[in-house]
Amino acid sequence: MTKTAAIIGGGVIGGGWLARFVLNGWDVRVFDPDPEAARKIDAVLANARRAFPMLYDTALPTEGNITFCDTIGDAVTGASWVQESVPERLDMKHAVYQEIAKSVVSAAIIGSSTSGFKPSELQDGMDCAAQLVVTHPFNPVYLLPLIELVPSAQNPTEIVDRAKTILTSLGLFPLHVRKEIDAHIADRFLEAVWREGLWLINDGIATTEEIDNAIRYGFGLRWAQMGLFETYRIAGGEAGMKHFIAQFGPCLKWPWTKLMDVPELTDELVDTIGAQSDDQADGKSIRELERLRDDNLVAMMRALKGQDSAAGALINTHEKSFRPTIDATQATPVVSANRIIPVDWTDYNGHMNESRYGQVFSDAADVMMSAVGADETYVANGHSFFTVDIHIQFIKETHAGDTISVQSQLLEAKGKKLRLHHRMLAADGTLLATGEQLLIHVSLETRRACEPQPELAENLATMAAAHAALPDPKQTRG
Ligand SMILES: NC(=O)C1=CN([C@@H]2O[C@H](COP(=O)(O)OP(=O)(O)OC[C@H]3O[C@@H](n4cnc5c(N)ncnc54)[C@H](O)[C@@H]3O)[C@@H](O)[C@H]2O)C=CC1
Ligand SMILES: C[N+](C)(C)CC(=O)CC(=O)[O-]
Repeated sequence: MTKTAAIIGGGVIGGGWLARFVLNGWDVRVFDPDPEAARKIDAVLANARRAFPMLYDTALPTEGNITFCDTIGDAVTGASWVQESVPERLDMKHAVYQEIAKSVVSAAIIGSSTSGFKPSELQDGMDCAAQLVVTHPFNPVYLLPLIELVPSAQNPTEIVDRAKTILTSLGLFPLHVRKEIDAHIADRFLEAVWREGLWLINDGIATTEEIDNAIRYGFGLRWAQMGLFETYRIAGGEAGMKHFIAQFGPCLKWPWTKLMDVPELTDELVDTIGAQSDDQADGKSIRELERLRDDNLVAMMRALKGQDSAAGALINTHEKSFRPTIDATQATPVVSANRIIPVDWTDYNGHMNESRYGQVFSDAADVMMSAVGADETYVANGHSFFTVDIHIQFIKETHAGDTISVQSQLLEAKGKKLRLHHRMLAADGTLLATGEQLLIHVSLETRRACEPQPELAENLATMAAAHAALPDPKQTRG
């Protein structure tokens, strides 16, 4: 399969898809008739280039190439994935599919970003209907992993399975919507919340800001990590879900919501919402709000990554698919880190906090341990290394979004003792910091020092012999 995607429609959502593909190393061919399309795509891509790599603790694959095409046919030719993100009008989507069908290869998958149409409505009258599925994303597509993957009866299982594999390889979470319905699962849910919000404003009960506060200080945080049902299971206490339903179920029959009624979108209501939203934005531009949103999302998703939970667990799995393997026998320092500084690592001085230098060297030591066989399995089997001493020299500052790498050298591996030297470098090779670290091999059962297992001892000896030929890193600067 060629890693080439066609992006048909490069607005808010098409631009986000483009970034997701390109930053995962896919080449992208774009068609959008808007003369301003390239400028708008550049703005989305700039945000994505800043935020997406911060989710990961290792460098992403090399970026793919972007080609702007003059016709849908040119964009689609040779593409193994075609993503349609034109405006939400059925007639327009049908006209676009007719053009796609003329040039698309039979093995390609055609995904539609539609928020509401069912796949069977989109496929109606289409020549290559079996290739088209709904792949409904969430804004910003380059950060949020959910894709509602909605097939119809016309799609063979093979297409659905392949779509899942490709979406997963892009770090996305394909949620297979087994029965096609208007607005899929998530938008149905969002519409209900949106409708209640409009009523609360219409009836003068709450402002846009008060509604947003009700979400972001409370249940929004819960939903981001456990969703609705698992959260309510816990709310039922030890008696669990059935107890929760028994207690709160009857409320559903009370007139608490206006869920089925739609408020009249009068000019007055629209003006009220517009004015309240302007007040709430307090002069911040859309670009500033996007950046704030992206920084917050990165920080939250990185926190979940640390917990290996929900969206964070997905990032960990994706990261493993492109983490480089290390040859421990080479007589060169090991490139034990190659990454972007994330926003949550910076402090009030506007640079990476000193504690994170320690984290970078700690992560580098983990890579060195893995390279010699003291990996997850070794640790799970009851042995590990504990750091007993580290000396860090802070030489130059570094900032969020900067690329850094670490070169690690094994100085000594004698019995239980392991001594490492790390050099943290900027993208241009400038030395940012050094760390000399002493680790002791331990039993995780007794929590006391012990000799490494024979295979690990052998690997350590091999690396120590290879690194013995290297110059003394303490003499090397810059
Ligand atoms: N904006 C959102 O929050 C979300 C939107 N969607 C869906 O994504 C799709 C696109 O929505 P947005 O990106 O928000 O709209 P948008 O208006 O930002 O972008 C649409 C783009 O399509 C281009 N276009 C128009 N006719 C075209 C044609 N014949 N061929 C190629 N490109 C054409 C336009 O020039 C524009 O750049 C819709 O189906 C929408 O339901 C899905 C998830 C979220
Ligand atoms: C408003 N919307 C229906 C276009 C929203 C979506 O489809 C998903 C999202 O990003 O909220």
